[in-house]
Amino acid sequence: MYLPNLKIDAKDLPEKVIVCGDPERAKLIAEDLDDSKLLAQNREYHTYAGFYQGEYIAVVSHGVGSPGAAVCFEQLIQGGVKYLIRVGTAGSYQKEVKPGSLVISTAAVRRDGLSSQIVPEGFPAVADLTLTNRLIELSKSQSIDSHHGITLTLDVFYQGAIAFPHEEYKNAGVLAVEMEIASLFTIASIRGVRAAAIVAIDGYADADLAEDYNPHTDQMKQAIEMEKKIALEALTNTDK
Ligand SMILES: O=P(O)(O)O[C@H]1O[C@H](CO)[C@@H](O)[C@H]1O
Ligand SMILES: O=c1cc[nH]c(=O)[nH]1
Repeated sequence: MYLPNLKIDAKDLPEKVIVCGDPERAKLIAEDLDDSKLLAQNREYHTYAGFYQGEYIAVVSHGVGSPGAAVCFEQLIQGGVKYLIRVGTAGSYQKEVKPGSLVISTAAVRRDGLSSQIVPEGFPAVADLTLTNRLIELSKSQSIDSHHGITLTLDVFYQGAIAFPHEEYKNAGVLAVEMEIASLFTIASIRGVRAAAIVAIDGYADADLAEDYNPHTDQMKQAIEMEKKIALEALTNTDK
């Protein structure tokens, strides 16, 4: 089966895939694979595949925002992918979730537009328990501050005429905000595959993003390095 937006043949895809927004991050993650190959590059979708501890794994970038990311997730699943881990970045809602730390999403608030067009209101966006527990265990064994809990998915990055809903989600104990996890979890649930997500915190979400957003610091490089290793480990030996 040919996957038209990814521009790859399903027969080249493994069952286990890491997804991330940034094509440069996909390239960076693929550097940890043995015999890594760029399979295709089309739009924001860059697909690499190679071996990690003997397991065939792909890394695919999905771009920014749920609609484009959903095309990627759906085509990967049509192509036979059974495990997806998003290795992303997010802004923190809680003081103790500090920049440079990691958050593993156990569930996501669906404030995206995509998921409400594919499932009814009230349908939960939840992570796969087994894969998520592996991420949590592996992150505990690393020398990095990590947290797990609910994240929020928005479609908005820069505030418009309507104020961001930061305060209400902060008060509700949401840990962090980003732009694709809810659609990933919703699609994975309705298609019957396993999905999980780990994000590196690039700052406080209620800072002025136009002034303060910088996901390219050394601290972020270290956090991304750590989340990529945790995700790759979590995808290996999944039968255990
Ligand atoms: O770093 P990635 O994985 O792209 O994730 C976050 O960063 C992007 C915004 O800059 C959005 O895609 C958001 O979800
Ligand atoms: O969507 C995002 C991603 C990173 N940081 C944020 O504040 N928001």
